[in-house]
Amino acid sequence: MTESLLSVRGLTVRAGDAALVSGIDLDVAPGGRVGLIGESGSGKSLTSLAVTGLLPGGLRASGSVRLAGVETVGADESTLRPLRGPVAGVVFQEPLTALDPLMRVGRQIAEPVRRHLGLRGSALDDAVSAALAEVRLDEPRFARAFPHELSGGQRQRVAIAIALAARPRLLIADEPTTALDVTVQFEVLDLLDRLVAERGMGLLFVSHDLAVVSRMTDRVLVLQRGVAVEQGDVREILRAPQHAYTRQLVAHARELDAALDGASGGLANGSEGAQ
Ligand SMILES: Nc1ncnc2c1ncn2[C@@H]1O[C@H](COP(=O)(O)OP(=O)(O)OP(=O)(O)O)[C@@H](O)[C@H]1O
Repeated sequence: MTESLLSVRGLTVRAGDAALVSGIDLDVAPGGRVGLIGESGSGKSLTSLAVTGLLPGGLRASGSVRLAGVETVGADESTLRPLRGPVAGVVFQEPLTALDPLMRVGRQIAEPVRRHLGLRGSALDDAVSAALAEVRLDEPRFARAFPHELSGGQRQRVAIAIALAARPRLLIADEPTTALDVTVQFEVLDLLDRLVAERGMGLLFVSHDLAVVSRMTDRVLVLQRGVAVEQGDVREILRAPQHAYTRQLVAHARELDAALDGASGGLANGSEGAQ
């Protein structure tokens, strides 16, 4: 069996005595793609934040999370910092949270490239241009722009370029297209799909949208109120959901699919379903 890039065992997240996430087990192999799905408040974000030790203050993780073999539960910043970037890059729902409003885009991409890859001078400039071209922002004006001068989709492309700058082996994407309008969602999902495939990265993809998850991932874990009620091959789960909650999610996604385009059961092949 391929060694896990990410191995989560019995992950529990508590606020005081209340368990917000309970006993999660999941694995992402190198190059593997796993989706976390569930309705709002089901614990998807807390699960993904716990992986890189980014839980908000007041919340406590227990269990085990091994990222490239390193335990992150209970780890201190000096252990976690080297993992963020080269091992796991993170893209959040709202690109502005990842961007500095006062810094030009080119400099924001240059910073992690310099820090993690050690590039300087013209080699650094070339790497920034290449990073922007990779997310299809190759006009020179983009490097000089401030975040507020870009559209939401362009900002998310910049956030992706920053997350990928350190060449992570795992990309954690938490609702990366939810804040974007539908056409732009497609472009950004296509981009993520292509970059993850080209670089052979593992992907942990968080979404409340089953069609989007089925398009982006191979395996899925279904969360309800912080508990994994089902997990397995995404197409198998779409074809024959076992748990009542998953059946409900699949039924809702199919209704939406039908209402949007009246089309031919596109969920299983993802791209039609995501419309
Ligand atoms: N800092 C916190 N303190 C206390 N409870 C929290 C905190 N952050 C989140 N929660 C609670 O934990 C539960 C899981 O939250 P989480 O953000 O993981 O949900 P989610 O599935 O990602 O939802 P959404 O799709 O709306 O982002 C929710 O009930 C939420 O209210």
